[in-house]
Amino acid sequence: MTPSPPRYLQEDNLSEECKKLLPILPKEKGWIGSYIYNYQGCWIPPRLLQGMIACQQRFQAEDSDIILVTTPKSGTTWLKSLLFALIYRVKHPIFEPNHPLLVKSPHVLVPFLEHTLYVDGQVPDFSTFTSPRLFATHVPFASLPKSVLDSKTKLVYLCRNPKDTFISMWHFANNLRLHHKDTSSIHEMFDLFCEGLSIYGPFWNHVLDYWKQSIENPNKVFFLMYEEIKEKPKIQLKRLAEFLKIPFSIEEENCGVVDEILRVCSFENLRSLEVNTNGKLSTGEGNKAFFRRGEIGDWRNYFTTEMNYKLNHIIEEKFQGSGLKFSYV
Ligand SMILES: Nc1ncnc2c1ncn2[C@@H]1O[C@H](COP(=O)(O)OS(=O)(=O)O)[C@@H](OP(=O)(O)O)[C@H]1O
Repeated sequence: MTPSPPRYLQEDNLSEECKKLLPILPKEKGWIGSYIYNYQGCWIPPRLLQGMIACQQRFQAEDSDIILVTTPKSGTTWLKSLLFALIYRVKHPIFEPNHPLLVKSPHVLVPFLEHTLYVDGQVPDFSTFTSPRLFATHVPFASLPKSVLDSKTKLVYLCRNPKDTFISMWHFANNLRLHHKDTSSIHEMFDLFCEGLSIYGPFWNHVLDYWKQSIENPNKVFFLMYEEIKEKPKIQLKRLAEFLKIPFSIEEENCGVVDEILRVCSFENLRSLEVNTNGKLSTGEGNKAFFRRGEIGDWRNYFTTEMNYKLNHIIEEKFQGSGLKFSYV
């Protein structure tokens, strides 16, 4: 049976406000069938646009909130798990045999604002959230709700080298594609990615805006790279804890709390859990779709010399002078 695309990519039953807005926005064909629209400089499918606007209008950030921001496929699921384990380690000690991460998807434990909480006109029930509240979003900096900027809410931004991000997105899209997987589709999708046409793209604008904010406002925005966490997980987790003002104590370090958080959140462990093997999200995706290879450099298995040349050129052009350097590209 042909699987349906996840709910957030379907275009039916949009709000009247969204239906009125769409015809005046620039529109392009998306990777997975539905159209993407350009709103505030960002390419986004209609249902997520509706969620993003609702979130802009209604979300009231609190000073203690922590929001994880990512471009899709840059390791969101991993950092959701690490943040959850880190922030709630008193309420949920990591050595607990029934730790929430062992029985629930990281996407359930750390919901996306626009994908989940504000999707389809929903009114989120925040009474069930523990303080500090932990959310995630893919929304670009320029489109964040005003209350996030006006409050002391902290933003943790994760990015991944664009080549691996693209390959991960391409696999994810192929899993969701309704019709066919033809061999040329990687080239079609690559050209779209290079033109900035990917969900929440252009990729470079998304990354650069948060990068600049992390330099201008280092107490508010913490910028992390997937590759850095892979290379030095312990150091990066401790830096993150310090940024959030919940550093590990010497006792915790001696008891192996840092190592255990990293073990529980490791690709191998999370992927093998029943919930992430056979469970499904309410949006329709199987949880296993979020755990593919979890490695650096998989792009080398797919990129042609031409693709590599083209993306290197774009990276050089877009990021020059910013001080941001990608590794393994
Ligand atoms: N624990 C852990 N460690 C390392 N890597 C991990 C982990 N969990 C998920 N992944 C890899 O992250 C990729 C999925 O990206 P996201 O989680 O950002 O997807 S999403 O934006 O939330 O849809 C996807 O990357 P690829 O394997 O390269 O496709 C996942 O395999």
